[in-house]
Amino acid sequence: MVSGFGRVFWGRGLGVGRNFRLFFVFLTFSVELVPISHSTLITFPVQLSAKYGPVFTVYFGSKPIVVLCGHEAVKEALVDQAEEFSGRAHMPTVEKNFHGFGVVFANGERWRQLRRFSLTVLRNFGMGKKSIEERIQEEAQFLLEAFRETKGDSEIDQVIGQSRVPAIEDRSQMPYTDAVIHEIQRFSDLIPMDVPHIVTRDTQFRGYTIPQGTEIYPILSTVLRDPSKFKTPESFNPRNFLEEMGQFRKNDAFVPFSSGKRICLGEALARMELFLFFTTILQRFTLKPLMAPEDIDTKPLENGFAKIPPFYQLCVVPR
Ligand code: HEM
Repeated sequence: MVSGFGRVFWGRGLGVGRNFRLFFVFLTFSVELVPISHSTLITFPVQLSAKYGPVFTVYFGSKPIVVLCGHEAVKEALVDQAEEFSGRAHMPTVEKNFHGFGVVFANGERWRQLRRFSLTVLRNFGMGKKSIEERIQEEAQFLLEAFRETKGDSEIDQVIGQSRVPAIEDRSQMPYTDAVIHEIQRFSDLIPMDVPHIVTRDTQFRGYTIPQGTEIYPILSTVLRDPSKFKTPESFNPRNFLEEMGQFRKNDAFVPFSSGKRICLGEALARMELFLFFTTILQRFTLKPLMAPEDIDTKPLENGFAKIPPFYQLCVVPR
């Protein structure tokens, strides 16, 4: 995958025929060789996008990959042409274990059935005797036992207090906490290049024909940092999700779970867990860094398929 980014062809602005297939012939004359390492894997498409625009093609060996950058291009593909862009790319590194089974790597009718089945199971699980919310609340309480006792941040104190465990319906009354959690997910940008897709049929996109089976990389990172959608895309700022008067503001460029037909199947569960764990911990503890917050290095340890956050040391002070 890394060496795959080596040969780069493209040019929206090159003025060649607007047919994807023609590019390969013509563009062998305009090859760029770009050395990259795993630490520059994500900055690489960002740099190319600055030069060639939001949609371009790179070659992984001899395989063309269409890269989509920024909110508009990703939304046009994954949402407006959801069916066409809903295929999953063949990934040799995981194929050995999955053999095309499982929702994430399946395609066609098998994927449709597995996805429907998994969603039903998750929903039924939520409606069971002991709901998902109760299970997460219980887990969060176990987590607390690892630390132990007392108070938290003002919104948590006002809405939840100290006498009961946080519940998911508290979220709508806690816009600041909700904004902080959204900003953590936006800023940490866990899966920067999404899980690769393919187009399920010959597809017309922005005037180009993308042949069936072509791999598509929606660069979620560039959506989560799209300057046209966020006030301060490069810095951590919960105000990215708040109105002037402090109400929570939805943003359709918030895509850590991707979007369209392949959107993360566990989104609702993951968001519930994040809210309940986060509020349960802050209800009981104040988390203090061991150095000035501006000196904390947030650069990920690994920056490839997933961004692995660095290790932090912090003080967990009972409230
Ligand atoms: C913060 C946590 C999570 C993040 C950031 C995340 C993110 C993602 C992303 C980016 C994708 C790829 C979507 C695409 O192909 O465009 C995905 C797919 C998927 N996720 Fe998650 N995920 C999270 C948690 C979970 C959990 C808890 C579950 C299980 C309950 C889950 C199950 C899945 C499945 C089954 C798919 C494949 C969907 C498909 O191909 O149709 N995820 N996730």
